[in-house]
This record gives sequence, structure tokens and C-alpha cells, in this order.
Amino acid sequence: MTTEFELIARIAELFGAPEGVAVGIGDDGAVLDPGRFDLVTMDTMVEGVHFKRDWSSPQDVGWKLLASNLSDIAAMGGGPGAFFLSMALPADLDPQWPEGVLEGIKDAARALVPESFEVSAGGGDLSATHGPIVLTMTLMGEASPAGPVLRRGAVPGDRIVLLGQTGLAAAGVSILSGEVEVEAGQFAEALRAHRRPGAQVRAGALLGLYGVPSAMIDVSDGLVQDLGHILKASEVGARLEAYSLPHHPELVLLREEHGVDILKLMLTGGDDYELLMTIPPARMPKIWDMARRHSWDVHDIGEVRSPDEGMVVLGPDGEPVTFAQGGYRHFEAR
Ligand SMILES: Nc1ncnc2c1ncn2[C@@H]1O[C@H](COP(=O)(O)OP(=O)(O)O)[C@@H](O)[C@H]1O
Ligand SMILES: Cc1ncc(C[n+]2csc(CCOP(=O)(O)OP(=O)(O)O)c2C)c(N)n1
Ligand SMILES: [Mg+2]
Repeated sequence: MTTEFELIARIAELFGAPEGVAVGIGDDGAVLDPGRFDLVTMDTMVEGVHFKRDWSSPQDVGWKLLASNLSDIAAMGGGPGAFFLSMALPADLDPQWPEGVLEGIKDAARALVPESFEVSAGGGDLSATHGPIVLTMTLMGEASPAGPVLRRGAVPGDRIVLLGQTGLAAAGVSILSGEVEVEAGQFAEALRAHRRPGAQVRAGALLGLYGVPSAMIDVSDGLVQDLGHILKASEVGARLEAYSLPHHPELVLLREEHGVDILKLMLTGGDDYELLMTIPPARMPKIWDMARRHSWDVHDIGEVRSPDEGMVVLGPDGEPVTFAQGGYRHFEAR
């Protein structure tokens, strides 16, 4: 491995001092300019849990680490700024591996972050590990002038809206794990969704700026589980019209040719990093207008109901469906 000092110098070289950080890499802690960052999020990626070295390149892993954090800031209706990066790496690791992670973070910053926001490194930490690789990123951001969009705020009558598509990344995992056997070269988008998910950075910031959603979350664990978080925080129920969910052509192919239960993938799969929100009916024309202007993939997938109704998921034929689990659970034997 490269020494930690070389690695820190490399990070500083690749990601120059961010605006809003008065003292960045090089001191015991960072000093932030007052009044700039008012959002903070953190996500961890553990080898074997979130990625496998033989499924993903280090560039993919770096990309996904930034994307998952960008997605959380987007879900607050804000924009990203400085990140803090912790890497626990085995001492015998090829030095190309962390270098690849940094490249992947850089690629994702270029591809997913609009020019109006600058993403760079404010600091971090490095350690050896005798176990799996562990990467943690803290990302600071700025709420929109209209204020942050929270998970609480949904009221009965609001529509439930999905920006993007779910199920593809989980399909990628079933293919990579060999659970579903496919021919080489097939299902490129499912594999990409697992390896290099997008993040709705621009959309999240614009939705926050225009105050469109009453509540918002990013779908990281599974649509049903993450909708559940909005419902709990807002103390409401919901009817999720699963028949309105978009069916990606690769998912349709997986169902038709491999008999995969794609409804389960779409509703509970996880790793999607799309935005799920609730919108008062009066503001629905606004999102349709934004969708048209920005070519967003927007789907009206249900309604917020009174709390006593709980969450009802209506399947393809309009009948209620249930799942043993609404999404990914970390502390479950598998
Ligand atoms: N170890 C922890 N200590 C304190 N708060 C935590 C911890 N883990 C998660 N949280 C908080 O719980 C909330 C939900 O976290 P999480 O399930 O990871 O959401 P997300 O899918 O948005 O990353 C967040 O507010 C997060 O900061
Ligand atoms: C090797 C591997 N197996 C399984 C998965 C699927 N998976 C792992 S964690 C997870 C949920 C998302 O991770 P989490 O740490 O809960 O993200 P957060 O909700 O905090 O953003 C999913 C769907 C994966 N990404 N990689
Ligand atoms: Mg998290």
C-alpha cells in the first residue's frame, strides 16, 4: 500500500479545497465558514455488504459512495458541498485500489453534480483493517433558501410521486450473485444500476427550491420500507398503487425469460437512489411542468391516507399484496 501521507496528499490534489471550508485537509479538524453548510449526511460501504471486489471496480465503489451521499442531500431538497472520507484498507491491498476509489468519486462528481455545486474534500481519516474494506463518507450540503424538505410533512390527500425507477439495482445483484443466470453482455443497465447508481442532485435541489414536495426521502433500502419512513415521520397512512410503477424493459425481460418476481424487486429491492416524495394535489401541475421541462421520469404512484389505514400496497390487478419485508435490513441473518 501507499503510505497514508501519500494517499492524503493525493486526495488533496484531486479534490482541491472546497468553498465554504476555511481550513480543510491538513489540520486536526476542518474549520467551516459560518453560515454555509446546514445539511450533513453520512453513508458507509462495507465490502461484502454493499459491494464485492469481484463484482465492482474500485472506480464503481467510489462512484457509489458519493452517489449514495448525494442522494441523501438531494432528498433534503438541498445541494452538495464538501465531503469527508474515511477509508479502512487492508495493508496488503494493491495501491491502485484506493486510487481507483478516488477516481470513481471524481467521475461521479463530474457526472452527477451540476456545475452550480462544487463537491470537494474537506478532510477524512485513514486506517488499516484486518477485516473487509470499509469506506465512509460524510457529505455536507446547503438547504435551499425555502428550507430543508423533511420526511415529516405528508398529509392525507397528498399524491405519492416517484422520480426515477426502482428494482434495477436489485436485479443487478441477483444477476451478479448467480441467483438468476443470464448470458454474458445482457442486462447492462441492471448491472450499471448496482455498480454506478445515479443520484437526483439537480432535481432534488430544484424541488426544494420550488417547495414542491410536502415530504421526501431517497429510496435506498426499498420503496415500501422507505415510504414507511415518510408515513411514520408524518403520522399518516398510504395507498401505494404498484400497478403504476414503471417497468424497465430489462425487468420485463427478467420476468418473461427468467420468471423473476420483478414486483418484489421494484417494491423492496433497494440500492435505487431515486427520490420518493409526497405532493399536495394543488402542486401536482408544478411537478408535471418540471418533468416536461427537465425530461424527468416522474410517476404518480399512490395517495397519502389517514393513519388508521396503514400502508396498503395494491398489486398489478388492484388487489392488496404483502411482502415479508419492505426492504433491506442490515441486522438480519441471510
Ligand atoms: N449510528 C448512528 N448514530 C446516530 N444516528 C444514526 C446512526 N445511523 C443512522 N442514523 C440516523 O438515522 C437516520 C436514518 O438513517 P439511514 O437509515 O441510514 O437513512 P438513509 O437511508 O437516509 O441513509 C438518519 O437521520 C441518520 O443520521
Ligand atoms: C454485495 C452486495 N450484496 C447486496 C447488496 C444489496 N444491498 C446492500 S446494502 C443495501 C441497502 C442500502 O444500504 P444502506 O447502508 O442501508 O444505505 P442507506 O439506507 O443508509 O443509504 C442493499 C440493497 C449490495 N449492494 N451489494
Ligand atoms: Mg444511511
